[in-house]
Amino acid sequence: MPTHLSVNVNAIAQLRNRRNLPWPSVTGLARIALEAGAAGITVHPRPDERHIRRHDVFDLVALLRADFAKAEFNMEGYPDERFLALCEEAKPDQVTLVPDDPAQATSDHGWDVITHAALLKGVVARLKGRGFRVSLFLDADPALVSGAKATGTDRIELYTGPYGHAADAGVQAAELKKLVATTEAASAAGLGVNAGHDLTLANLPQLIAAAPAIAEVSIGHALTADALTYGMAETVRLYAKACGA
Ligand SMILES: CC(=O)[C@@H](O)[C@H](O)COP(=O)(O)O
Ligand SMILES: NCC(=O)COP(=O)(O)O
Repeated sequence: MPTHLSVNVNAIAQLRNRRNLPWPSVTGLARIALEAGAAGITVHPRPDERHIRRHDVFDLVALLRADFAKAEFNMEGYPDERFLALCEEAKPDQVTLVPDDPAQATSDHGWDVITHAALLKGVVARLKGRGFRVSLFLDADPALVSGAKATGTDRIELYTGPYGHAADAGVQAAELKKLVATTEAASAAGLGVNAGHDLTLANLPQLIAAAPAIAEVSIGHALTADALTYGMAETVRLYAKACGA
């Protein structure tokens, strides 16, 4: 099975939110991503709505359900009552539970599955009872897999930040080893494996080759940056033409 690409549209929403204007369009760019072959869309609606706003969640669900029946909607977040109620209303295909503090700039660690075992068991059961697949954001450490399995989760999402932003090749190779070992331990335990954070065109092929069992990667920051890079020349041509060139 090829690894599915879920496009995270947080960064597109963050750019839109600079002004009180409807562009760039989150649903418009999600449509382009899905038409280009993305298997799904990911959002991480944070409590301060710095990027994804409540209406984006419902606009994206409407788009997916109307025009992309096979594509999946993945919602990431900390499982407080606000987030859980939003999931229950939006009905995503997958919910990824992330241990983020509301003030956090971005996700930077996975769950302590032992300390938070009771919380996670309750939330996983609640979400699975609604028919959603559940995934737990986890650091790359095979020792964490049995605790994750005990929560009842369907999948884990490997936190790939330390691999993705490693500046040193030796450090990156060591991080890759941990990701592979955790993927293998999770697969052996019957858990599905997703991965995400700071994945790029440069570091993705090596990860997929080393851990082909990864079912899904969610990518936002680098993919959005690359979309600007690859789209800039054509856009400038269009604006130059509009200037009469
Ligand atoms: C859970 C995760 O890995 C994150 O990558 C997250 O979805 C990104 O959030 P921000 O876009 O707010 O940095
Ligand atoms: N779950 C990771 C994700 O959705 C996107 O992370 P990033 O590519 O924005 O770092």
